Formats: sequence, structure tokens, C-alpha cells
Amino acid sequence: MDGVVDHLADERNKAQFDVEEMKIVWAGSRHVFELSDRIARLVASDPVFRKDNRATLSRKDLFKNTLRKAAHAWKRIIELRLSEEEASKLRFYVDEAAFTDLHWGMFVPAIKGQATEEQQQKWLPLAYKMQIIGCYAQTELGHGSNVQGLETTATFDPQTDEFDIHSPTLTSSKWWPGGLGKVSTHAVVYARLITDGQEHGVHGFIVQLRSLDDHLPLPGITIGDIGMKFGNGAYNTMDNGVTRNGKCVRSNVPRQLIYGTMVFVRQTIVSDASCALSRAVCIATRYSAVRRQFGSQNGGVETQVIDYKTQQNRLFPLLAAAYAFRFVGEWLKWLYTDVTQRLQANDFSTLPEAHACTAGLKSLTTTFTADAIEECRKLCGGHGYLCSSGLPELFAVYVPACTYEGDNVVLLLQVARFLMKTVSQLGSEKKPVGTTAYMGRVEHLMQCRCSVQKAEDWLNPNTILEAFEARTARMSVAVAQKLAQFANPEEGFLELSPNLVEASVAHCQLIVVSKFIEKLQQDIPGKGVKELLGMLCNIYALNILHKHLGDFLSTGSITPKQGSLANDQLRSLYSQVRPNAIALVDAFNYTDHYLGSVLGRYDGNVYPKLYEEAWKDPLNDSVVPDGYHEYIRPLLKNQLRNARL
Ligand SMILES: CCCCCCCCCCCCCCC/C=C/C(=O)SCCNC(=O)CCNC(=O)[C@H](O)C(C)(C)COP(=O)(O)OP(=O)(O)OC[C@H]1O[C@@H](n2cnc3c(N)ncnc32)[C@H](O)[C@@H]1OP(=O)(O)O
Ligand SMILES: Cc1cc2nc3c(=O)[nH]c(=O)nc-3n(C[C@H](O)[C@H](O)[C@H](O)COP(=O)(O)OP(=O)(O)OC[C@H]3O[C@@H](n4cnc5c(N)ncnc54)[C@H](O)[C@@H]3O)c2cc1C
Repeated sequence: MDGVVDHLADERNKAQFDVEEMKIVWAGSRHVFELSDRIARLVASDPVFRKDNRATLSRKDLFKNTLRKAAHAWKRIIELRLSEEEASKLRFYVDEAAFTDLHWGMFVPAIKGQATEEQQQKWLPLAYKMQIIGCYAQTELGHGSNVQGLETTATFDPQTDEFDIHSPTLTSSKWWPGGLGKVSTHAVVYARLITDGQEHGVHGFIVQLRSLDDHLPLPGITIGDIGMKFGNGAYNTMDNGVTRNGKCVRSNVPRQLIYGTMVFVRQTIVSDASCALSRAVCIATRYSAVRRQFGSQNGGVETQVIDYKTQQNRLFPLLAAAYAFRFVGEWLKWLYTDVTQRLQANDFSTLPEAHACTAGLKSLTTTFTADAIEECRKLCGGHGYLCSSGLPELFAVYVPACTYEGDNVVLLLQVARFLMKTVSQLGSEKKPVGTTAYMGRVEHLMQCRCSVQKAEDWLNPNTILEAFEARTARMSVAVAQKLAQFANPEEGFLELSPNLVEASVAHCQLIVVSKFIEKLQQDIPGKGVKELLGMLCNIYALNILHKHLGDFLSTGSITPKQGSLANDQLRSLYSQVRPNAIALVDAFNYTDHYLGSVLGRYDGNVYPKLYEEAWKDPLNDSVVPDGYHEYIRPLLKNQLRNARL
């Protein structure tokens, strides 16, 4: 900030906690903080990684530009001998959806998680050196959610010792895989395995798609891009592909390990949610402190919009959620590491819980984040609608996260199956453990009474936890009792699916709240850091309680009076967080390059930069627009009408 006026300096001076220490908490460790900081600055200072022109480029130019950036990123990774961790941070800060996301995020993990030792030795070195580029080809035109409904077949031919991958119908074309359309040379293709005329369900196969010499599709394979997607720029940097037919290489994988890749990717999506959410919140918070409307007395300054309680009521729960998702993401990473170690030792016992947690939290955090980005746009008023605010593009890139890697409702129904199984086993030998351990106290939770008598009582973490546990246990038991009335359980499951989804949401919210509370039990250094995190935890929990008051009241988990007291406490928490708001978003340590927003600039110098940015639009290249002579001038001169007379 040397030599630059900091318009947010007063705000930064108000902070009541140690921002530098909060940066470490947010990053996860001092090591990660220092590494991220160094790589973020490296990317921000490199002109090739410029991204402020994305919204105005044509699809072809946009895509070529993405290829250029990906190639440059790889060059820098090699030149600087970056570690895997540094390289992945570099791709993160380049901040452009690209084929590399699928290569590193799905193709490599799928091989690592599903291929045999021999296959890994063959394919991983090629993939690590990017001598082959891979994608993940599961979804078809006709089926995405229903994986068992995929139509592509892989028939083993003992004569040639090969699998013949065949898409017999239009609907069996692979449709959506990122990177498939124009770039990938290889894919992990999911197909129904057939040997000796017998079917063995869906398996993954490594298939070469394109020649490594001239990039042309191999014989029998038709490939292309599926067309423009939502939003200009945004996800259109990605070539989502369609492909049909194909001869094949060889592979075969242990059935259950296919699930491991989905568990892994969903876990990473939860961590990514906190990044996208914190980014939107950072923009909206800084701008809310810069923007002033109304309230001026005798010609004095107007009120900063962040001081309006309605603005705080919309913004601060999103800020709190960004931190909450960060911590639940950390925990989920631990859970994933644990389940992976067990899977390697052929222990599948914790897979159902890992599946339920990753599926449920992926659904909860992405739905919330997509809605929150849009709310942040509205929090920025009219200027939020400008591409230079960064929010429209962020929304367009982010919103498909609610669909990819499992539609969010379909995933909540998976959680519901797990919950219903847990409830049905209550009272048996099998005790609920992990995230469902609270069900072990179901008798208490069905009849306990919330003890809150005054607003401050809601600051007690045990009180919050018990209210959330009671709500979830009661909703789950109620729907399980309704299910039991159906002669056919599958029919009952379909009929009651909206109630089941609601119980799943409650369960997932409970997980997030409980992991935030657990985080606060750790030793957290730095003046005021733990106190601020405690406030955010309470805001996250009490805001959910307020938004889902119907659940809490109808289950009798709290009384209407206690609901009202929770709301009073929320307002008081907003006042306490207010002076710390800017510092809390500074703790994300985002560069202006990464934020990509004039409204969210670190220095708060919004108006001159908005003005400057507007002049850069290609429409302003000429004062008189193209088309004036054909269409505007004749109108103004009434020439068309005169011609008719
Ligand atoms: C501003 C600029 C910003 C720029 C940012 C740039 C960054 C952007 C980067 C973005 C990159 C994003 C890349 C996106 C890539 C997307 C990839 C994809 O989408 S890949 C395709 C993913 N597809 C799915 O997820 C399909 C969803 N469907 C399923 O997962 C399953 O089929 C199902 C969960 C719906 C289950 O179906 P069902 O037929 O009912 O069950 P099954 O027979 O399959 O299984 C029965 C049994 O298994 C258990 N199960 C199911 N799944 C799992 C699992 N994953 N792990 C463990 N166990 C699982 C299930 O519970 C059943 O158990 P049971 O005990 O029998 O009850
Ligand atoms: C940007 C993007 C990138 C993608 N990248 C990849 C990729 O790299 N590789 C890949 O293989 N795939 C990819 N996909 C595909 C993605 O995984 C699927 O679109 C996703 O799994 C959802 O499946 P679907 O499209 O079949 O939705 P559908 O299942 O057709 O969903 C349509 C509607 O039906 C509802 N529904 C479906 N089943 C049920 C049910 N049982 N009960 C109640 N409601 C139900 C859903 O909630 C939804 O509202 C990508 C998709 C997008 C948008």
C-alpha cells in the first residue's frame, strides 16, 4: 500500500483482534499461509495471468487465452521447480476454470484411487509430466445422477485382450466431461463391464481419445464441445465435451473404489465453497464500508451502508458461514484421509459415513454459497451487477457446483438413507458413532427442554448444540415413523422425500455447527482471535435457527419466546462484529488480482477505478457507435418515414 491512500484505513484501525494471527487460522497453518501468500503475489504480478478482459472476449479467444495461461502456468511450475502443493496453489490463484482442473482434480485422483499398482506405474508418470492430459468421463446425455443407468458398454474381447467401449445410442454419448471437448488426450471412461456375455456393473476404463502426434481423435471416436454455457466468460473457459464410441485400452478396478474418487472430489468442493464464499463476502463487506447512502445531518457525511442493521443481517451471517465452511472443510479433509487409509487396508466400515458427510456437506455448502454470491451482488446495489464487481462471473462459475459431482437434492437423499438406517438401528447392538453419535442419546433428545431464559443464554455452545441435536433427532425420528407406515419402503421414501431432504439439511447444519464449536475448543493464539471466532460461530448457528425457526418450533426443540431471544442475541452480535468486519475479510489475505473486483479493492478506492474501468469497454472504443449510420441516423432524421410519403 506504499504511496496509495487507504480509504479503509479507519475501518482497519477499529479491529479488536490480531489480523495477522487470524490469517494463520484461516490458512490452516503458518506454512500454508506463507506459501499461499508467496504464490498469490507471484500470479498477481504476472501479466499473462491478467483476467480483467474475460467478459468481453469471444468464446474462441477466451478459450485460446485459457490454453495460453495453462501452458504458461505449467512453464512457471517447471522453471521454479514448484512442489505439488505450490503448483496447486498457483492453479488456484490463476483462477480460471480449465482442463487442468479435471486433469489434476479428477483424472489423476481417479487413477490413484481406482487403478491397480501396474496401471498406476504406467499412467501416473505420464499424467504428472502432462505428457498425457486426462478427463473424467462419467456423465452421458441421458444419465448423470443415475450412475447405474449409464448405457456405455465395455465388452472384453479375449481374442485381442482388449475392451471394446461402445456407445450404442445417442443418449449414451458422454456429455459434460470437462476438458473432453478440445484438449484431453485420455479419459477415465465409465462403462458397464461385459465379459462372456455377462454384465458386471459400471467400472472405470482408461481410454486414449486423441493421437499424441496430431491431436486428432482416434478412429471410431467422435468428439466436440457441447456449446456455450451460462454467463459470458465464466465457465466458458472450459471445454465440456461430447464423445461417442471408442476402442479401448485395458483396465479393471475393485468395485467399491469407484466411490472413493467421488468422496475425494466432494470433499475438495466443500473446501472450495469457503473460498468462493469468502471472496464474495470480502467484496460485499469492503464495498458496504465504502458506500454511503442517506442519513447526512446538516451536510455531514452520509451513513456507510454497512451500518444499516438490515445490511448486517444479510451480510454477517455470510461472513460467519465463510469461516464455518472453512473449518468443516478442514475436518472433512481429515475424515477423507482417515477413510482412505482404511480403504487401502480393505476396511470399508467408515465409507458409508464418509459418503454421507461428503455428499451432505457438498450439497449444503454449495447451495448456500451459490445463494450467498447472489446475495452479495444485491448487497452491492446496482454496481454489483457490473462485471467489474467480479460478482456476476463468480456466480456464473460457481453455481454449477450445485449440480456437478452430484445434484444437491440427489445427494441429500443419500444422506437421508444413511440417517434412516441409523434411526432403524437404534436400540440394536450397532451404536451410532461419529457424526451420528448424538442419536445415541435419542431418548433424552426427544424430550429435553431448551433452558434459555434470556438472550445471553444463547451464547452457551452446549445450549446451541442441544437445540440443533434435538431438532435433527426429532425430525429424523418423525419421518422414520411415517416411513414405517408404508408397506413398501421404497414407495414411502419417494413419497416422503421432501421431509427426508429437510431432515438431511438439519443433520448437515448440525455437523457444521458442531465442528465450529470443536474448533473453538482448540488452542487459538492471538489477541481477540478466539473471541471473534466465537462470535462468528454464534452468528452462524443463531442465524440458521432464525431462518429455520419452523423446524425448531414444530419439533418443540425451542419455544417461540426462545426463538425471539435468539434473534435479540443475533442483533447484539452484529454490533460486536461490526468494527471488526473489514479486518475479518482482510484475514482471507486475497490479492486484488484474485478478487478481480473493483468494488472489493483492498484500498477501497472504488469510484475512480469504476470510472476508469468503464472506459475500457470495447463499446467505448469509438465515440459514435458502429451502426449509427445504418440505424440511428435514419431514425433521427425520420428518413424512413419520409421515404414512405
Ligand atoms: C471467477 C472465476 C473463478 C474460476 C474458478 C475456477 C475453479 C473452478 C474449478 C471447477 C472445477 C470443477 C470440476 C467439476 C467437475 C465435475 C465432475 C463431475 O460432475 S463427474 C460426475 C459426477 N457424478 C455424480 O456425482 C453422479 C451422482 N450420482 C451418484 O453419485 C450415485 O449414483 C448415487 C449417490 C446417486 C447413488 O445411486 P444409487 O444407484 O442409488 O446407488 P448405487 O447402486 O450406486 O450405490 C448403492 C450403495 O452405495 C452407496 N454409495 C453411493 N455412492 C457412494 C459413494 N460415493 N461413496 C460410498 N458409498 C456410496 C450408497 O449409499 C448405497 O449404499 P447402501 O449401503 O447399499 O445403502
Ligand atoms: C459445469 C459442469 C461440469 C461437469 N463436469 C463433468 C465432468 O467433468 N465429468 C462428468 O462425468 N460429468 C460432469 N458433469 C455432469 C454432472 O455430474 C451431472 O450433470 C450431475 O451429476 C447431475 O446429473 P444430471 O445432469 O443427470 O441431472 P438429473 O439427474 O437429470 O437432474 C435433473 C433434476 O432431477 C432431479 N432428480 C434426479 N434424480 C432424482 C431423484 N432420484 N429424486 C429426486 N429428484 C431427482 C434433480 O434434483 C434435478 O432437479 C458436469 C456438469 C456441469 C454442469
